[in-house]
Order: sequence, then C-alpha cells, then structure tokens
Amino acid sequence: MPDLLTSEELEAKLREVGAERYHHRHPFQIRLQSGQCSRGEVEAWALNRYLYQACIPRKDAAILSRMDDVALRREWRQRIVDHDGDHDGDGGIARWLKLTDDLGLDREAVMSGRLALPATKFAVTAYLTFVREQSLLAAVASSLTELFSPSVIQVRTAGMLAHYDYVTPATLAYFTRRPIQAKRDSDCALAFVKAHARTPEQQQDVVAALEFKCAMLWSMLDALEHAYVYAKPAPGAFEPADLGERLAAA
Ligand SMILES: O=C(O)c1cc(C(=O)O)c2c(n1)C(=O)C(=O)c1cc(C(=O)O)[nH]c1-2
Repeated sequence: MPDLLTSEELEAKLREVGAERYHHRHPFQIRLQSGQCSRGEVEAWALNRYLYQACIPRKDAAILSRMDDVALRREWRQRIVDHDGDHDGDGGIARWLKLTDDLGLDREAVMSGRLALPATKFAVTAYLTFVREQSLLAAVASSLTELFSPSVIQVRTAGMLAHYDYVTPATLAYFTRRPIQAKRDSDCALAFVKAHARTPEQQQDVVAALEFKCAMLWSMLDALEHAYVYAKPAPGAFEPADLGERLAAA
C-alpha cells in the first residue's frame, strides 16, 4: 500500500495526472485549435459535445443528492444553475446551442443525441454511472479536470477565432464564463478532496477518479478523430456535407 501523502503532495499528484492525461494533449484538440479541422469536423465536435454539456447538470444533481453538508450543497447547486440557467434561453446548455445553431446544425438532431457517435453516448453514460456508484469523494474528484480546463479553453477559443472564419466571439459565448466558473468549482472540489482523502486508499481512489475522467474525455476525442478525420462515422451517426471530400482525400 502506498504511503499517506500530505494534502500538498496529493494536489501535486493530481496536477501530474492532468499534465499527462488531460485532453489538452489530444491530437483532435490540437487539430481543432490549430485550424486543421474541416468544417464538418468542427460541426461533429460541437454536436457530440452537446451530450457532455447536457449530462453535466444531471451528474451534479446526482452528486448533490449524496451530500449531507448544507454549506457544500449550497456551493454545489450553483453548478446546476450555471448549466440549466433560470429560464429558457439562459445558462450554459442554451449557450452551447447557440454554437450548434451558428454552425447550421438542426436543434432537434443535436438535442435528441440521435446523430451522436456511439462512443460519445457510452462515455457520457459512464460518467453518470461513475458519480452514482463510486464514493462521494471519488465523484467529487472526478470533476477535478476543471483544474485544467481554463487553459485549454483559452487556447481553443483563440485558435478557433483565428482560424475559422465562420466562428465569431458570439458563436463561442459559451466559453466566456467557463474559466471563472471552473476556477470557482475546482477550488471547492479540490478543498473537499484534500480535506477528506485521509487514508492511502482514499487518496488512491481520488487519483483513480481523475484518471477515469481524463480517459472519458480522451475517449470522446478518439472517437471524433476516428469517425471524422478518417471519414468513418458509425452507421446512423452525423454525416457532415464535406464527408465525401474527406473520404476522397483519405
Ligand atoms: O472545454 C473544455 O475542455 C471543458 C472541459 C471540462 C472538463 O475538463 O471536464 C469541462 C468543461 N469544458 C465545461 O465547460 C464544463 O462545464 C465542465 C463541467 C465539468 C465537470 O466535470 O463537472 N467539466 C467541464
């Protein structure tokens, strides 16, 4: 059994996991931010990621339902408000739909998830199952990828604005608020994890939870790369208008 880490050592270990395994290193992410994606690849990314966005308030509600502490619940519930908003047209999910609208995607097709890749659906379901079935500590730790999201969001947003003329700041409005929200949310989750991971086993669970979440994010980009860079979407999945050109180039 490994030694008990100090809370600073645990934090350093978690940051190491992010540096090695977070999706900022994924080839599809690098392709997206450096202007190499076709229009169809950008559309497929936005359509598939909608399912991840839509699952986040549901997974936060599952986590919230397991918290005994009133003060913690009060902090955590803000995450749900951020995504769902207070009325129609408000909140992160609505802002994600602004992105898919601007890309010309049909709302029903996006929101129903019927054109998403099988791997996207499996990944999102795995995240929901994880937070329901693992300990509360591991469920909270699985959100810690948000420690790393502000920098990937900044690089991706700047890259997309520079390289894709059909993408404007209004199209990417979803991302404007995320870095501040992610900092607030990950500060809260990290403080909880550092205070409650008090045995080597609990510390291992926390590290494994972050590795799981990095793998889940990574697998969604693997699936996008396979389907749209190599022009092989699964039967029934989204087929962008430029898929034929991509196939000819492959
Ligand atoms: O753009 C990104 O790369 C990115 C990554 C992540 C993440 O690391 O899980 C989240 C988000 N965005 C995001 O917008 C978001 O609301 C969010 C919530 C969570 C979570 O697990 O609770 N991660 C993320």
